[in-house]
Amino acid sequence: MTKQGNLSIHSENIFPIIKKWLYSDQDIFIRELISNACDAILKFKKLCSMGEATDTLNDPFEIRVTTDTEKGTITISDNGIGMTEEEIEKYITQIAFSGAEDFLTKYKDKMDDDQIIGHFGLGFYSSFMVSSEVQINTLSYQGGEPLLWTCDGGTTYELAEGTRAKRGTDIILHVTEECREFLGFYYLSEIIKKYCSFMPIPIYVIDANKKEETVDEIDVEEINENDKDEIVDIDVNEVVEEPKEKPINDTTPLYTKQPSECTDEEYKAFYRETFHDYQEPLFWIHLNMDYPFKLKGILYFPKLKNEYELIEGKIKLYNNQVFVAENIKEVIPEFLLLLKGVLDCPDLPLNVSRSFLQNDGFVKKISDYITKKVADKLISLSKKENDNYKKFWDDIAPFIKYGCIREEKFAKKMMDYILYKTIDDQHVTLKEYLEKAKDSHENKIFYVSDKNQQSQYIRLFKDNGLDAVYLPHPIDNSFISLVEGLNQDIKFMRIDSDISGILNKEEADKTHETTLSSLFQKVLNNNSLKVSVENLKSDSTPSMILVSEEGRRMQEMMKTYGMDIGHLPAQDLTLILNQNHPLIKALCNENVSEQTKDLLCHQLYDLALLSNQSLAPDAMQDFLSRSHELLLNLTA
Ligand SMILES: Nc1ncnc2c1ncn2[C@@H]1O[C@H](COP(=O)(O)OP(=O)(O)OP(=O)(O)O)[C@@H](O)[C@H]1O
Repeated sequence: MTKQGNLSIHSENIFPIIKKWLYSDQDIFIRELISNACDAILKFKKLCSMGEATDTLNDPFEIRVTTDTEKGTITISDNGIGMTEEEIEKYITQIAFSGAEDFLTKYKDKMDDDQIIGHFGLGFYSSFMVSSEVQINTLSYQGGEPLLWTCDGGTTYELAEGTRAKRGTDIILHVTEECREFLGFYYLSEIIKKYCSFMPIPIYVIDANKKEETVDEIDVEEINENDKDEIVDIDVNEVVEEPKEKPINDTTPLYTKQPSECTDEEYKAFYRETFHDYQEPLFWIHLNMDYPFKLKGILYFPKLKNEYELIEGKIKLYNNQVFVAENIKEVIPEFLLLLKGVLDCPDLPLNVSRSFLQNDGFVKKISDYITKKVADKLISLSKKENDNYKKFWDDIAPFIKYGCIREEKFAKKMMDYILYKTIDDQHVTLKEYLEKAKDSHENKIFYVSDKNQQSQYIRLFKDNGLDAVYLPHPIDNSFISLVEGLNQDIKFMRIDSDISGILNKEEADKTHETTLSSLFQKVLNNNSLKVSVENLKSDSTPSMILVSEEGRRMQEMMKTYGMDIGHLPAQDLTLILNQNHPLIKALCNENVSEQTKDLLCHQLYDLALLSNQSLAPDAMQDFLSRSHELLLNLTA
């Protein structure tokens, strides 16, 4: 039997167009063909379970992908439902392009890969992206003649008698010269792993050119003298037993199971195998939802290797165990892209286009659901495993804060569970911090942004029994603004800002304040310099600088807009002088010479500035010369 026919294609040049459109995503032909093979098997199993078909073969259901570099072919074989002549006619020659026609009219002028892939599931015909000829060798479960359909990518095909003796289908791709790399066993295996790792039917990849090793091929030279006697009895033609074949995929990935059936060890192993990350994840969330949409998956919170590491997650999206894409921010809330995980949503189309997803209300619901689940898990951890939650906190804080900044709903849910690490290394909530600080600085949260730079202030806080929290991450600036926005009553103040009012000190004797103020203003030639005389508890600090919170924030904001105003203007700084310190006492002593007072003023001001920030280049030069001069005086 040989029959020729025309494909029902109204646009003659469909194949060149397919090739052009899908150029960037050429390897999806493998996903399409293996998915079809998988569907064919699942359909047959379904028919059997409904009593509409009988499995007379009793062979294990499987998909075999064979690459043959010598023949230049890739064959995808399944023992699924197979196709009858009518089905080939209906599903392959007619149906395939019914969608293409509409599509061509609509998108003729917009050759944008992204849209095209999304709107038009190319399925079987994507095989022509890499093949000069495609054959379907099939035998339907309903019996009849085996069939061989052949098409060279033109608009005609040939139908002849096939060679299959058992139910199922082989799709034979005659790979073009330009696409020969797909014939490479390892290359092909990698693509199959990418798309089909979790497909529900075992997939075997076979290298048709790999010679089976027989004993007579073993190099006798290599055999140890002592072993020679032992091989006498061996039948030289006996095939050396191959280790048992292993499918390339995991047909029941962990996320398809019920959370109650999975152990911690299994979750960790699944993480290692899927992401090749040998650092244990901190914890995970197993998503399992049936209504109003189906969604399964596991999201892992990875451990950051160090504070400065670029956080980059990986969320793989699947549709019924078939890989669709990675890191699709329309489905997964952007901040969760910092996590690692797999999500399987059968209700999403296999060929997802970004433009489609952006406008889809259903996708928004998925994204909201995931966000809610993540918040629920964190809250439950905080309530039920508070010690662990505190232990994880430093690692997960950037995710959470980023999430709060990106999604207000998430922020509102999480606000009471955000932890702050104090200078005493305790983790407290905002509520706990404010409660403790109620008497000394109500509704004010003091924070450290740079542990080293602000060490002098930290010591001062500790000496005064005050508490501050660490907020050193670049994300913390935006996070602080967010928390202040959500809680209008509270204010974050950096530890070197307006703190003089909160220090636990006896009222200072202000009699010298005017004298000292005028002295510094005159010596430093700066009339707007603010000077405050305090009675600091610690007498090891003679002077320090306080920076206005508003002024500093303004400066930082301008910096982010590329307008660096350099050092803060004098009106934003306050020089604090500790009246208990001998150096400050010396400044009020009439017996100390004017020259020494001059030197002291300059040096005390520069030292105070230096322990807060860097000096301007000229000021630094002056400071160094003065310091050297002082050292020289010691040797005089
Ligand atoms: N290996 C196979 N065994 C049995 N039938 C098959 C096989 N491959 C394809 N078919 C039939 O051909 C039809 C067309 O396949 P094609 O891949 O073009 O589209 P699809 O799978 O229906 O949708 P999609 O465009 O999303 O892939 C299938 O629906 C199926 O009926």
